[in-house]
Amino acid sequence: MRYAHEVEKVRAAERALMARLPEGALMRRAAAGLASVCAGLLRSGRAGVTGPGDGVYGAEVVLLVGSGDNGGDALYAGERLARRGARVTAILAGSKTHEGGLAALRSAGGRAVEAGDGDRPVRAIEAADLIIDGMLGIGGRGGLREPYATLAGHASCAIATLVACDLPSGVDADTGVVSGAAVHADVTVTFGTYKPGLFVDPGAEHAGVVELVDIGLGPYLSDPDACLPQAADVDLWTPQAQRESNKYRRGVPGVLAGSETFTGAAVLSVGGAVRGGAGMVRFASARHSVELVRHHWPEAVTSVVEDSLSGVGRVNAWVAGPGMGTDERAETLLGEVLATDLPVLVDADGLTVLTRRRDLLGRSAPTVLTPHAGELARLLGTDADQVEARRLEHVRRAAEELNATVLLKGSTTVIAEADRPVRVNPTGTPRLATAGSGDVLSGLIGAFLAGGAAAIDAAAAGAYLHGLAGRLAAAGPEPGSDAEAPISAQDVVDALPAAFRTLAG
Ligand SMILES: NC(=O)C1=CN([C@@H]2O[C@H](COP(=O)(O)OP(=O)(O)OC[C@H]3O[C@@H](n4cnc5c(N)ncnc54)[C@H](O)[C@@H]3O)[C@@H](O)[C@H]2O)[C@@H](O)CC1
Ligand SMILES: Nc1ncnc2c1ncn2[C@@H]1O[C@H](COP(=O)(O)OP(=O)(O)O)[C@@H](O)[C@H]1O
Ligand SMILES: [K+]
Repeated sequence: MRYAHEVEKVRAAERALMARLPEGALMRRAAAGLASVCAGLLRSGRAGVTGPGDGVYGAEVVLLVGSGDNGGDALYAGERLARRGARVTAILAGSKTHEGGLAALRSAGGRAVEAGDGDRPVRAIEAADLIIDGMLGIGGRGGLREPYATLAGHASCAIATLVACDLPSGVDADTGVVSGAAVHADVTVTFGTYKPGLFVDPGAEHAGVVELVDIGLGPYLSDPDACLPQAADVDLWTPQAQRESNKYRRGVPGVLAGSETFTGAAVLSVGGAVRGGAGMVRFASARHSVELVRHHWPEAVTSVVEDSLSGVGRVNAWVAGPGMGTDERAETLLGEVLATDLPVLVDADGLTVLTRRRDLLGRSAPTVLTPHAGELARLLGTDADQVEARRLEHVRRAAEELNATVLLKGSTTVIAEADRPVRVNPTGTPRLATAGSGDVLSGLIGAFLAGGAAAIDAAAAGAYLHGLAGRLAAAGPEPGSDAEAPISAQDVVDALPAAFRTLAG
């Protein structure tokens, strides 16, 4: 698991640690880590320098230097690279410059130019092998002002490898929100702890590959605000098939989905549950959906239901909502499911019903809601643009107000439960934005809930494997290829076994 802390907690930890260290020691640690990552990039040839030598000697390095400590870090890192023979040019963009850092860079042979000094800054950026973005770190607020915005644009278009110091300038550290211009980095070297804005789009997308440099903050940091699960975590959260398993022990999810008119959602949700490792899946719906599910998934045990689930048989968890409609019948059946003391996942139409029946959420058993931004906006009485723009804030609010584990789908899927760090899903591809892929996710999480996983673990594991299956389906049989193809929701179902197999590797 990777943990992230908001700015306020980073600053508090830095203050506590700095009180025990000589002046400037922390900045020097950060700069040493940054310089070491940059040297590695130059050495590996990723930053454009080829031929004999260590890649640092003779390399053209440009520093974009802002007025705060982020600029200080960049200057001290530049000093280290200059001492190893790099030709370092600092572009001074702030209203003031970190004096110690600038003096150190000059003493190592580095040069400085003002951002407003004609075309010299642009020429330096164009000639660079590597650029360090030291304009703004955790002190950044709102959209980039000039000259930062223009420099961010030039640097993001340059052929040089662009390395962000702590955080790409223009990305909000706590939320990942980008308002206007921002640095689009290849690599971000972040200090002490990850920042939530590095996990969530658009911030995550601007950060590129993120490297964490340990500066000793660990013991001084309080509880994390967000976390990014890794394969090993997901492996722990997915119920394992034990030797002594039988189909009942592995858990039986009940899927209440589809209707006379809508059948596809039911087929896909059952598909997610079957491929999610459920020992057996019970499916309850209107006749037409039941017929189709039997056809596609003969392994599911089906029941035609009207306005009661009494004949369905025993299940360990319910998935309710995909394609079930929003009429009175749907409301009655959803009410019956939520009145049980079993874990319940509500998706799609079920969420629309909850918008008018919030009272159904007054239960003590685990409840997982899996809305996209539009569905969450309706549940919270706001609009979808607001939810999209501030995903972390809205998912946290939803978990508190709706008494549930809430998984908000979208370009970065985020999962919240009261009093816990938000889990941010690291997998996925925009190719998943295809009709029905959300239905697959609901069944997959349902299988984990039935297998006994805690609500937040089931949701996070489901999002991870679903996103990975989407990537594998889009990439096709050529491992390592960047070429992707459009996919259908059924392709995601079919790629789930391959996604599970990566966990064992
Ligand atoms: N505090 C510490 O102990 C450490 C801090 N470190 C570095 O210090 C950084 C934080 O330094 P600061 O607190 O000086 O903050 P920053 O260097 O991130 O930026 C602060 C300056 O940027 C200006 N600014 C804010 N938003 C702007 C915008 N949208 N457009 C243009 N200008 C804007 C502010 O007016 C202020 O002058 C960290 O990100 C990290 O890089 C590291 O050296 C590690 C130790
Ligand atoms: N831009 C995107 N990048 C990555 N994943 C996305 C993006 N947009 C949507 N998704 C994913 O695609 C799935 C779509 O689900 P959903 O909105 O419920 O659609 P449907 O109801 O058609 O299945 C979700 O898993 C969501 O996280
Ligand atoms: K920066």
